[in-house]
Amino acid sequence: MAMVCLTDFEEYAKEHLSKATWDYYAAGADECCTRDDNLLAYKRIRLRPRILRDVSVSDTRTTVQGTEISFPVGIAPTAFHCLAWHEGEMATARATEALNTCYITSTYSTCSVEEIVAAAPNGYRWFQLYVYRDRKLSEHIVHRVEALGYKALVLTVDVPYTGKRRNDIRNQFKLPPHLKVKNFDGVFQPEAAGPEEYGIPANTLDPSISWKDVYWLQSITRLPIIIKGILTKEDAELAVEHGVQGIIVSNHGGRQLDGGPASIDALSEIVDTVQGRIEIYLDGGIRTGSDVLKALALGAKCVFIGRPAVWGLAYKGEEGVREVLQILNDEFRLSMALSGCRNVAEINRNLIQFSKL
Ligand SMILES: Cc1cc2nc3c(=O)[nH]c(=O)nc-3n(C[C@H](O)[C@H](O)[C@H](O)COP(=O)(O)O)c2cc1C
Ligand SMILES: CCCCCCC(=O)C(=O)O
Repeated sequence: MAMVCLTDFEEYAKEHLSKATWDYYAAGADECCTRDDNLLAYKRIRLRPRILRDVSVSDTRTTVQGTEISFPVGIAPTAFHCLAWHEGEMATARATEALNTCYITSTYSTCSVEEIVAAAPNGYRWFQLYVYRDRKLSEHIVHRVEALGYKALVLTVDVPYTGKRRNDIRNQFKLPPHLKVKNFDGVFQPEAAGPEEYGIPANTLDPSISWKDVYWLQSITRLPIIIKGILTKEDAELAVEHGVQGIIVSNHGGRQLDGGPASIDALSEIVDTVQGRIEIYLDGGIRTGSDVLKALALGAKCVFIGRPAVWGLAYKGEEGVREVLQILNDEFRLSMALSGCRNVAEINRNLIQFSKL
């Protein structure tokens, strides 16, 4: 079967994954309004293409946190890759290494960070951190990933509690016993066991985290800190004031607060407030190369894909994720050329038709 676009991978994954796994990956919170709007919002944005600009040569390279990547699309942190493919996150890491882009490993990976680094030793990686009530657990993983050569910490701030995902409740979704959150295997003591969420002891993440914990994190690491889950200019300003190095504009793929904005709709106010002081990235609803172009035109330095990477894994493991990334790269290059841009530096707000927003 020829895979032509990312939705081909979605259809394949839906057909071949178990219902409970598919539902978990697809889930949005409550009525899924924000999840669905993440995609619809791109379709409301129209481009203003420029012509006769000699696009015979085009260059999709960019940099994130000072490191060059081959094109401005990386992999967002998503949990439990071994549900989609037996090699799980190791396959994802190899694919991103091959395509020379950034892979954000989830706290909830089903391969350990050591296994991931061994699988793709030359890959460019950031680590996504959830803050535990037991700060020693978080501190331990931060030191582990720093020693392993991860290049940044992505602090996810939109999960004080897990969003209400209706099908996961109906399916009583949980990680099957043969799979583990490997980074913490054996770390949760039996006495900590009680109510579970997704087969993981519940109430382990700390809902009391606040801005002062950014200072705490800075005190235990020298890695750049990127805050994931900001949707307003007020919080973007606070992030800059707290000295972080980047922001990922994100609503967690619509899995947390239902009724919040599509991430692309939240981008402009954040870009206007930050005024280039730190890098701004975005995830949520990126499915085509022209979505990438629109996000960059509105000020994102790089975007990240969540579900499409998992669909690629479900299709053919490492090869499937490579195909997903390659298709997005090809589509992005074409959209750039068709709108008169030869390189990412030429992408700017003039490409967006604001009267239609
Ligand atoms: C199945 C699944 C698991 C996720 N797990 C995590 C996670 O462990 N940590 C995190 O910060 N975000 C997690 N996210 C959110 C993603 O990082 C990202 O924000 C979202 O998937 C982007 O939207 P997209 O799927 O439309 O590309 C998860 C998303 C999905 C779909
Ligand atoms: C016990 C909390 C599990 C969260 C799992 C990963 C995640 O962020 C998701 O959206 O799913």
